[in-house]
Amino acid sequence: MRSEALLSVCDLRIAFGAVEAVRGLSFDVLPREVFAVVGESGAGKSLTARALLGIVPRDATVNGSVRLRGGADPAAERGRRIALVPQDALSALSPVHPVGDQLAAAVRSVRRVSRKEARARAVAALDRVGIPDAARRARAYPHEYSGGMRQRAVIAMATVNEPDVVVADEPTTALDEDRRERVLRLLAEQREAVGAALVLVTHDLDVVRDHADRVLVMYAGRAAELGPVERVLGHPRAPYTAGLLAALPQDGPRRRRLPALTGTPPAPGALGPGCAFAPRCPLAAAACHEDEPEPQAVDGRTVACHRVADVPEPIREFL
Ligand SMILES: Nc1ncnc2c1ncn2[C@@H]1O[C@H](COP(=O)(O)OP(=O)(O)OP(=O)(O)O)[C@@H](O)[C@H]1O
Repeated sequence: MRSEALLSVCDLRIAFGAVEAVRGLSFDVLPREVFAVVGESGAGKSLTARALLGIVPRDATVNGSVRLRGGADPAAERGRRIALVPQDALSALSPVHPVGDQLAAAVRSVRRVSRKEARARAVAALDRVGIPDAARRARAYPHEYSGGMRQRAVIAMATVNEPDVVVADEPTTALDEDRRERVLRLLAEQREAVGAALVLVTHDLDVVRDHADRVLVMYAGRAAELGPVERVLGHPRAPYTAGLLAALPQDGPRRRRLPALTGTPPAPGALGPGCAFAPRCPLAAAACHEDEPEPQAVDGRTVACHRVADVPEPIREFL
């Protein structure tokens, strides 16, 4: 664990019976950074994001460790030092209580403050996310809010206790481009306002490029590549990252030279002994089908690929 890390994940494994869906992830989240987790559907992003808060499916077995700075178990600090903006914003709000009461209850669940103080913090959080006339709106129920306001209220809920880390699990999946940008801007503003780090789960590389400082590229439950966004997306060294970039809509001459990713990721129960990406990888050699590559430090980032030393820079030209 880096000494300044707010959150440290070490060899995280999440299994359902004999099938591992997250297979040995290690990374740190640093103060005030936006740390993106990206990958195709089924890569294990949501399982990982939720495990950061100690939330795991009942039938899962978890190994490895997730610790907050100082060694605290995040499950014990959920809502206080670490908070979640879930995929489905509505599920975060109860339909039967006014929004302000829900925020005030969230405050009182982690702080010994008077009802009045909790209420004031709730209204301040709603005001901070741009709910107009927050004191009055705090008395309204979620169904009296517009969709956009509910989204704001959920972000207020996650930030009301000024956590160190906010985990946002695909917060913009169902939104059109305009609202997606607004939510991401709001998350960025709130992160700034409360001084938190943001872990942003997404399958959208444009979101990563525009909003994140570092990125973890996941494939089949493992880290394919991890490092600063400008390096990883600017000069990918893992063939999988390059393939993901190639699959983006073409908008420039460089991208046009790249083949898009073909095939689909393997199901967690159907992995061979080698690199999980080998069957789709244009660079795969014999070793890639035999042994799973370990992450190694290369060119300012971490890459798990047997061929990384043989890949000319930039990989884009090679593929
Ligand atoms: N409760 C469960 N029981 C069995 N398998 C599960 C369970 N939850 C998740 N999985 C499996 O674990 C793998 C990773 O799931 P996860 O939801 O983390 O993927 P993801 O990368 O977030 O995908 P998406 O982008 O579609 O949300 C998937 O193959 C999924 O089928």
